Amino acid sequence: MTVLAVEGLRVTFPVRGSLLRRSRFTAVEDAAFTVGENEIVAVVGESGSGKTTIARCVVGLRRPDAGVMTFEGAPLPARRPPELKRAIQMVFQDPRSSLNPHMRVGAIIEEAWLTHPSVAPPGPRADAVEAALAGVGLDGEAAARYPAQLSGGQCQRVSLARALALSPRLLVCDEAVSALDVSVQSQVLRLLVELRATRRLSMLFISHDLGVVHQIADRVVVMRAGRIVEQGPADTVFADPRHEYTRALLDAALELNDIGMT
Ligand SMILES: Nc1ncnc2c1ncn2[C@@H]1O[C@H](COP(=O)(O)OP(=O)(O)OP(=O)(O)O)[C@@H](O)[C@H]1O
Repeated sequence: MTVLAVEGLRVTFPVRGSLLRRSRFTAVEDAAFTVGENEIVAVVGESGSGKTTIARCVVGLRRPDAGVMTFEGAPLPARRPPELKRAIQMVFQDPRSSLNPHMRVGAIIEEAWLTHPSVAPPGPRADAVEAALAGVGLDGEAAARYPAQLSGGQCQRVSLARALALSPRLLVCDEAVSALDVSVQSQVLRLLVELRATRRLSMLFISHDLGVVHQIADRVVVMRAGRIVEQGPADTVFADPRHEYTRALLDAALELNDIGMT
């Protein structure tokens, strides 16, 4: 089953400082791709290629200028009802700034259920928080901590626990492991793969890091300057890239790997 289908997506932004009052910059042009049930689709490309803009459209944080997005077969409305907001969750790059620094971890997770009571677990909240934390490999003691008292990797696990507490069907990860050390990155990637299997999650995984994408993606969408230049099964795109831009991205990733930068 297709969980997410994006067709003809176009996003523009006003050009700041332009003398032409209606001048707009096209960040995404005619993007089309799908994410299947239980599938991890990665969107890759250099900085500024439009990856985050697509992610923000999918979760409803930005309205596209044109295009159709459907979720489980139904068009995604511009104004999302709570049920759709719940079903499509996003995990951001910087776990520290995406968690409320004034709330303890337990309260951060409970807040998700206060916002969406339809998925609030029955029984004592403390037990449910502990189970949510255990699901991402965190000890129950983390519930009493503030985000600043946790490492970056632990904070990202809390972000994931909060998103998963809402039982989403599509998880959008925007550079979700980019801010983490390589060893912590691998742990979080393994966790995502496990969660996909145990929860039958679909994922849209935004990353500039092809090494990371290689570890996790079933399919890859390659973006350049707002347009999709190539897409296909990850193994095919990595082993036999069709587009020269994809080849250049892969070469650059290999070079970084050679000099130990990834
Ligand atoms: N709110 C905005 N106003 C104006 N321009 C924007 C806005 N958001 C993004 N852009 C521009 O749209 C283009 C695509 O940005 P986007 O953040 O989607 O790219 P990206 O591939 O995710 O890059 P990065 O990895 O650096 O975030 C960029 O040129 C960016 O400057």
